[in-house]
Amino acid sequence: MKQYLALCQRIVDDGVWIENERTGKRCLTVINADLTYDVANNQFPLITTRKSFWKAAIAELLGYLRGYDNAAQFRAIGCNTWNANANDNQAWLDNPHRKGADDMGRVYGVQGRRWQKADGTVIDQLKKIVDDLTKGIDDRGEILTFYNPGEFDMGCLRPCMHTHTFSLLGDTLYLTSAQRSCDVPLGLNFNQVQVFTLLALMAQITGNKPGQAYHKIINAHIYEDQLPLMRDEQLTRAPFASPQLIINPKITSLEDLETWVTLDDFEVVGYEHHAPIQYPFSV
Ligand SMILES: Nc1nc(=O)c2c([nH]1)NC[C@@H]1CN(c3ccc(C(=O)N[C@@H](CCC(=O)O)C(=O)O)cc3)CN21
Ligand SMILES: O=c1ccn([C@H]2C[C@H](O)[C@@H](COP(=O)(O)O)O2)c(=O)[nH]1
Repeated sequence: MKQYLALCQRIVDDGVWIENERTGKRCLTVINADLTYDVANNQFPLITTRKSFWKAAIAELLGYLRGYDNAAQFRAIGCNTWNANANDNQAWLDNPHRKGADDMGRVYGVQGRRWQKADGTVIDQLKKIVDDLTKGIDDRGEILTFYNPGEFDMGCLRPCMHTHTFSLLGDTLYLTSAQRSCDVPLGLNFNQVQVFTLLALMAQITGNKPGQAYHKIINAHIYEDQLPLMRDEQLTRAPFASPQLIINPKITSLEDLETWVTLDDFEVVGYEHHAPIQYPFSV
């Protein structure tokens, strides 16, 4: 939690105002942030200086792992975060690749589970990684990447947290996640939860122990309409200790994640937090 607040303070103190053409807003921006989450000791990096809707963040991750491409699928598992990008962005509404209401196009999970090859066949990146890690193999290329420049025009948004690299040292699993662009008040709140949970889940289903998760962010920003709430409200609050994430131990395979897992299989214990803050969202 302290590293999150330190990043927010750094943006407030040292950030540079940058015009963003896509949203038409200015962002106070810094380059490069490295966050570490202690998954081995279950220090769940949930924001405590406001109420965090962690279940929606885990639902979003579950949707990516299942290869979802439609905001209605995300809503059905308890996540509303894709409604706006799928349905309210004029450039995407005008895009001939959009297949109708709620379609997100070829983003995130589509690339992770069904990366299209030139010969028409597909690559399931996630399954290859799970199979290797289950056998104790780390070929130094256990990489799940959603970043497919050849298909950016076929999706509603380029992936932000785009590449997850898994590493095995003995039977301890590590994760390094790379993010090109980060909405620190809204998105990072979710992304921290997702990096932690992805390592915890992958360790559990491959029979390994979780180690540390490393989260590398390139462009970290606060939108101009979020700044007063962050600077004058959230940053004045004292953080509480980290809660713990409890995952149903019956989840033991990728197929479990794909078929029966719901948000009821995740529980957070010891979550003390301040009052909610509603940050403006930029489409
Ligand atoms: N500008 C922007 N910021 C983002 O963080 C973001 C995007 N766009 N587009 C794609 C996804 C969607 N994400 C989102 C979208 C909405 C919330 C959000 O509204 N969060 C609220 C309430 C969540 C809830 O009630 O479930 C929050 O207070 O955290 C968070 C992340 C993250 N990404
Ligand atoms: O997981 C996510 C997804 C998105 N974001 C934020 C980062 C930016 O504010 C926008 C994306 O805009 P681009 O113009 O494509 O950079 O969404 C996030 O923080 N986390």
